[in-house]
Amino acid sequence: MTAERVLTPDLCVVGAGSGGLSVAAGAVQMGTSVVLAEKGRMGGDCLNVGCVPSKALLAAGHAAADARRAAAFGVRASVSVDFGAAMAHVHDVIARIAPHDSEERFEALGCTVLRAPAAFTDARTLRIGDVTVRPRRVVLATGSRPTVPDLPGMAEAAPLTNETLFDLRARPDRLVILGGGPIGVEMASAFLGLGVPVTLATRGSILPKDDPDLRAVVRDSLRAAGLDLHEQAEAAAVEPGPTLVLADGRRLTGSHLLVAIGRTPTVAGLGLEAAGIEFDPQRGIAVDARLRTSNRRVFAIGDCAGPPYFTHRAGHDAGIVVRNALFRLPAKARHDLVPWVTFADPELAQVGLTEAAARDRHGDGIRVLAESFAGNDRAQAERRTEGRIKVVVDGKGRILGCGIAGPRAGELIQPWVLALGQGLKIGAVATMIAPYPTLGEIGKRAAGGFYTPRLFGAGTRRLVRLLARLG
Ligand SMILES: Cc1cc2nc3c(=O)[nH]c(=O)nc-3n(C[C@H](O)[C@H](O)[C@H](O)COP(=O)(O)OP(=O)(O)OC[C@H]3O[C@@H](n4cnc5c(N)ncnc54)[C@H](O)[C@@H]3O)c2cc1C
Ligand SMILES: NC(=O)c1ccc[n+]([C@@H]2O[C@H](COP(=O)([O-])OP(=O)(O)OC[C@H]3O[C@@H](n4cnc5c(N)ncnc54)[C@H](O)[C@@H]3O)[C@@H](O)[C@H]2O)c1
Repeated sequence: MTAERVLTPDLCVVGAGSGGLSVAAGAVQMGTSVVLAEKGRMGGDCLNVGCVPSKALLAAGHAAADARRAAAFGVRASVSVDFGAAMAHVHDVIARIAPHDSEERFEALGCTVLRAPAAFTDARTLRIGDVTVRPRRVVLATGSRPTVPDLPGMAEAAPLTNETLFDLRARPDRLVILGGGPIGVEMASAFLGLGVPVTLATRGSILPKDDPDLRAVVRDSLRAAGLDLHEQAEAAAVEPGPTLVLADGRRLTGSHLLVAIGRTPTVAGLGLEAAGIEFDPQRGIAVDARLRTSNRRVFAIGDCAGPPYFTHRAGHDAGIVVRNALFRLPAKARHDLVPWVTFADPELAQVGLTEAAARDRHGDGIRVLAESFAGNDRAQAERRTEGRIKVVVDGKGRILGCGIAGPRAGELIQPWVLALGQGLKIGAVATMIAPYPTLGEIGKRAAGGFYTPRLFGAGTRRLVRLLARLG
């Protein structure tokens, strides 16, 4: 009989996705002994069925859309899309990034990687495959799964989710998407770009978390690209076709159905009850601002601890846990500073409060500084003038939030993330020397708008005239 393998590391990380890998890499390189458990693919959702394949597919769709726009520059291109080749590109991109998240790399860094499901057997002990692990601290980073509604006919229809979408090899004749959040909108943009007819149905409006003026830019652009959009639509059933039946009787038929109505944190099978860890099956593992669970040895980060569901949030959480668990510093997560970007064509980016959220919290004393891409010379040169920026400030010029809908909004939001995080006032952006001609000038111009009423007002004119008289 072989002796049972028992490990007693400083840290056990459960889940080798965006959050778990960041904690494991940081901790092991700071001298901590780390056991890393992964029951599925190294890299988690982001690498295999999330950010990476979706952005690679969007790049293919946008390349085709750019080629179709080339005529405006006097460039004639005839566009034909090889769907199988576009999907091969997606998997090639995953393969190129995979070594960075691989078992080999983490073993080489010094982690012990166990490729098996982990579950608590009591408050201090985990069983991972045939290994018993008794660590000093545990970090749960088990991610989330797509939510599929329990509607008549849904299970029989076996719809696509993000876990199966990127396995498609043949071009769908028509893709019907249920859900108008980031996944639905991004995949509508990608498939439309690739020449696939798309129907999208969603409760309320698309991108409901975003500013209505900004989401309108994305809506107009998707409609112009041919999207058959049904907002204020509640799914009621699925019939063979597949046909999505809406509560008001509308019937939307396609060759494929993609369900993207949100995420459910992965908490099942972890033995959380045995470890005394509080959780809610829908909202995930309960944590405090320091990301501690109700078991003082255990932290939870990323999607398994509920929204917001972003890779950079999981990465931020990882840094907070390293400071708390390794250095015993009382660092707190700042989810209010987590930006988000929907990579449609054009992109929509937001950090901090939208106008509506700022009015709710600060009343009508706020100011909204808006600028259109049409007023930006670079946008004119590139013939991408759709979209706008909205910066929300308080009466003293303190930045409360910024949203941008337009080309490369995901890049343009970054100085605003820095400004908000550092508590900068609007004057810092207004006085920045922005290189000409760049799309980024739109931010400086919006910031300058804070001073326009006073700068060009009667008081300034009087002062300038007075000073002129003084010689
Ligand atoms: C289609 C799509 C596109 C996205 N695009 C973006 C984007 O552009 N930008 C962005 O910021 N975010 C994006 N996201 C969200 C992002 O993918 C997630 O927020 C991120 O992956 C969360 O990281 P995580 O570490 O919490 O979980 P995951 O990356 O999901 O990793 C969790 C890991 O834990 C493992 N695991 C679970 N239970 C156990 C167990 N009991 N034992 C061992 N292992 C276990 C799982 O197998 C998995 O590998 C996207 C998501 C989707 C679905
Ligand atoms: N670019 C990015 O950063 C990115 C990209 C994709 C996904 N993500 C993350 O993954 C999360 C999940 O994305 P998602 O798009 O699946 O979910 P979501 O929760 O963000 O949006 C789901 C949408 O579906 C609608 N909906 C829900 N139930 C419905 C029903 N029965 N009938 C009709 N409509 C219904 C909701 O009103 C909502 O608009 C996102 O919230 C985001 O955090 C991020």
